[in-house]
Amino acid sequence: MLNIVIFGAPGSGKGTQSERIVEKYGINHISTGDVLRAEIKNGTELGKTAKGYIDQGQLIPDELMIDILASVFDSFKDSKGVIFDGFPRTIAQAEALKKMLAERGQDVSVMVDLDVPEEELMVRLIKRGKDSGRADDNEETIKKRLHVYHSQTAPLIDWYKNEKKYQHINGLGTMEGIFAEICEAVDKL
Ligand SMILES: Nc1ncnc2c1ncn2[C@@H]1O[C@H](COP(=O)(O)OP(=O)(O)O)[C@@H](O)[C@H]1O
Ligand SMILES: [Mg+2]
Repeated sequence: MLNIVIFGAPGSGKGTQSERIVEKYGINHISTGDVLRAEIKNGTELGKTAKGYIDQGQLIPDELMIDILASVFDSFKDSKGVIFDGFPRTIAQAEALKKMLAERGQDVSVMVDLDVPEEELMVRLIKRGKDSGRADDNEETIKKRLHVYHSQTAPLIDWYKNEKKYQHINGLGTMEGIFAEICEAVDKL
């Protein structure tokens, strides 16, 4: 099983690259952000809870995210692997993911870190907000999300280095060029 964690700040290209990876390697995609946005759209209880956090640029509590993740993961049948997009976002979530996979006889194969400078992230997210109307892509919420990324999510870089799963990717460049770099790393596994 090929279990890829795609990692990076908001706007680093996780969603964009995940689509290509899913197509090439035939694995399943779990975007926790997409799952939550769908729940919000459908007006479910989970969606109502999630909306409060998302509108504030905050993370959803770990226990809730972990439950959602395990249930989506277990819904895949005859899976060749999964790309985790937007999860884990905290060290507690990384530990929970490791445990969840270990209980199923699996592990993370690689953590791909899309490294993009802050100025470029701002430009991309403001543009995404205009094009797609994503509610949390406004300047104020973006700033909060980048702060949350630096304080709660970036520590995962050292955590995955310690696990010997870390792969740095320069996330600045064409989408095709970045994808080629990711494939080179994945094909070496
Ligand atoms: N290599 C790239 N160069 C320029 N813009 C990009 C690149 N990759 C993604 N984008 C754009 O940046 C925005 C954020 O990308 P996305 O994949 O949604 O990031 P994430 O899922 O990490 O938040 C999107 O509008 C996307 O079209
Ligand atoms: Mg995304």
